[in-house]
Amino acid sequence: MASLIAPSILSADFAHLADEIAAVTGPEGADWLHVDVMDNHFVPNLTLGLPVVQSLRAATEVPLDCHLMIEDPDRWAVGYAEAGAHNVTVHAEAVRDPISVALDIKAAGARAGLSLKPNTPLDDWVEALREYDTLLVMTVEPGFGGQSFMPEMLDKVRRARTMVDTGHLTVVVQVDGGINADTVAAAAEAGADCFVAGSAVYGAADPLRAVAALRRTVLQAQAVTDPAPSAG
Ligand SMILES: O=C(CO)[C@H](O)[C@H](O)COP(=O)(O)O
Repeated sequence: MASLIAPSILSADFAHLADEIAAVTGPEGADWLHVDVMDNHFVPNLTLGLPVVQSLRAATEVPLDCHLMIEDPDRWAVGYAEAGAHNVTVHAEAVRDPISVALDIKAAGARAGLSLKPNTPLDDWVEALREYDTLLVMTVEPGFGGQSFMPEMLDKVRRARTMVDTGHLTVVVQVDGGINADTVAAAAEAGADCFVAGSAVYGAADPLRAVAALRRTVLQAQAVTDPAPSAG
């Protein structure tokens, strides 16, 4: 299992994004930078798009993890890969041709991710997930930061972990929504590999220390549930 920490810039100060990214960059800093793209159609919120991602790509070496909460990902996903995103995640509830989109994202040089909203069953997407590199299990209803973690999503994480451990899937299991010092251990114990945290990082006095503290908690939880050495 990996123990990747991905701060979400959704909770950062958009007027000073380069500084906010620098604030979570360093040896114990962000493994991925989570970028929430919202179009005010798929979710009731509007954030940023491709031009901002292109600027972020030039501003940091931290791999960009673009989470597309948009109505037409089939049209836009490849553009984010071409803009230099490390991981491009589309929503199962919005994508029309999940296999082609995954293949196109990967052909453009990025990892392909598929996200499931809380009410979307994992079983319906296992076949499609064979073409994906990342499974994003939403632990809140997508659209806003600062919401409470939904512990009822942990069963979906456990089942995804079992599918990975038994070779049915080869994905990084990512969780997003309400991840903080109180909830991250449960997500790690359930089998998550990558942990998105917005308000818990950018709401902290020292975002870099908050990232390091989350990783320590993850490694401790993984050491209990998976005695085999964790891959950072
Ligand atoms: O996808 C998202 C919202 O749709 C955000 O990435 C997520 O909510 C992170 O923020 P927080 O850690 O504050 O919940």
